[in-house]
Amino acid sequence: MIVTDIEGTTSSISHVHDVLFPYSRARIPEWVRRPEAAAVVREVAADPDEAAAILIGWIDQDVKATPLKTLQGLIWAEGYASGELTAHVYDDVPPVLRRWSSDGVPVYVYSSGSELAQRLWFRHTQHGDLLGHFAGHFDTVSAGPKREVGSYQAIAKSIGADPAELTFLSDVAAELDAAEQAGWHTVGVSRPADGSPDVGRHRRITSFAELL
Ligand SMILES: CSCCC(=O)C(=O)COP(=O)(O)O
Ligand SMILES: [Mg+2]
Repeated sequence: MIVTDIEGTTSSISHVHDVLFPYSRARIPEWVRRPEAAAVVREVAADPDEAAAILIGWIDQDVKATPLKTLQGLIWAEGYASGELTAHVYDDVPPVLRRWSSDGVPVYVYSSGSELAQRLWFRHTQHGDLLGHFAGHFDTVSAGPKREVGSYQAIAKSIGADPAELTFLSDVAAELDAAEQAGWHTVGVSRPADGSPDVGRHRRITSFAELL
């Protein structure tokens, strides 16, 4: 069974930072006053303007804070619905997803982006709707932070899998270390277009094509 990260793994970091983050950043001052955002905004601060300043600060520092990720999912939903946003997925990913689907290999997503944001992402890619290739989704609400061993233990329990049956794909060495400590297999995805990040001593690939 496969569990994959999104940003830097299936998809480019620059798309997240140059397209998605500015889209949500520009809309936060208006969104913090919307009734559908009230619960998540209250988790940040009692005053909406104060909450907006904190949320924007988190975007600028790329803090993977759960209330920010929840709110971004809601904001991006409008962008996908209007056609303003299309998610990026590297060209080498869809053929591998199709192969795993035809071989009956279950594939899950584990990202700091909310489960809503993940579903929207794979439903609206430049390759079309890829969501059907995934068996399930995990985020920091359902599993916990990505650098903690307990998050990978929680995912294995939720899937009902032995840790040794699971392989985690990520561009971040600290995430791979945590998965490995939970007894998972790991593959470091070091994409040249994302600056070839150092994935430590984990098996290193530069394209999903190497997984076929
Ligand atoms: C669909 S998630 C959008 C990107 C995002 O907000 C994010 O934090 C991605 O983090 P990842 O854990 O996928 O590296
Ligand atoms: Mg990543």
